Amino acid sequence: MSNQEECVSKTEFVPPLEPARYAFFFDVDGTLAAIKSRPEEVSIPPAVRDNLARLAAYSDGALALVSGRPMRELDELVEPLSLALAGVHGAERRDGQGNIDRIALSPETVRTLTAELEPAIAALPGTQLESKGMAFALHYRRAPQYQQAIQQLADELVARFPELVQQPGKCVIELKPDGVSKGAAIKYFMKQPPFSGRIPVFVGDDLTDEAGFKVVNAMEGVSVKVGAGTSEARGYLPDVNAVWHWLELTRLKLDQGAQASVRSERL
Ligand SMILES: O=P(O)(O)OC[C@H]1O[C@H](O[C@H]2O[C@H](CO)[C@@H](O)[C@H](O)[C@H]2O)[C@H](O)[C@@H](O)[C@@H]1O
Repeated sequence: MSNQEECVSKTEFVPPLEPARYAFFFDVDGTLAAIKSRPEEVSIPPAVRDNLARLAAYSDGALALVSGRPMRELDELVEPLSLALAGVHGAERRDGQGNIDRIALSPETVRTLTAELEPAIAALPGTQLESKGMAFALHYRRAPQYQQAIQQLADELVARFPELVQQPGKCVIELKPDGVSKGAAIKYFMKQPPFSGRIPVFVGDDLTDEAGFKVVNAMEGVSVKVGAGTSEARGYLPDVNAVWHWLELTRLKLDQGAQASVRSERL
């Protein structure tokens, strides 16, 4: 059975329509934003941002972005929204009250890695280094011929820096602090208001999201994989457009429900 067939045979995702009962977690790249050839080309359309804002309001703020991107970029992508965030795969977090915490690598480690990675990546034309402070993404989307060279570089570095582990993704290998995962980030949010006591929903598309799916499944939540590929997720949406459509439908139904309750209050 191909990966695509495995996905299609998964339970179809039914939009949860009672936001008072759910806590929503969304991955960004490949889920809320279409994949582009460079990280800096990505955007989330204004209509999608509006729908996220409405869903966040209907769920009393129990909506977080859980991404490999730094929080600074996540804020820019959903501007003017200010959502709960887990950035860099959970290495930095901003909770529902706006409290921020971050895992840092030692300045010496960051200096050494930067000094080694910059020339190594420059020697592989078309590859791209994304430095995130406590993590580094080694991109090869525009130079797939260097996938093995990038893999070798990552292998060497994690062997020398035991505080780092590899996080493979779509045409990228990331070096992130050990112990950091999207699953841990979702667990953290679910212990505190406004998330606690709700059923978690997590929508994601990539390998880094699998840790989140496991945690959500263990909590009897709703895990949704976007796109083809074997996954722990129990639900499936085919692509980013389907995620946008789901958000639009959910928002429309919520708006209709809100209008109906205003009308019945007036009677
Ligand atoms: O957890 P996510 O929100 O999915 O973030 C994962 C990584 O996404 C970005 O890289 C990926 O998207 C790029 C833009 O479409 C694409 O060019 C690249 O090939 C993908 O790997 C981002 O640049 C990383 O920092 C995130 O960790």
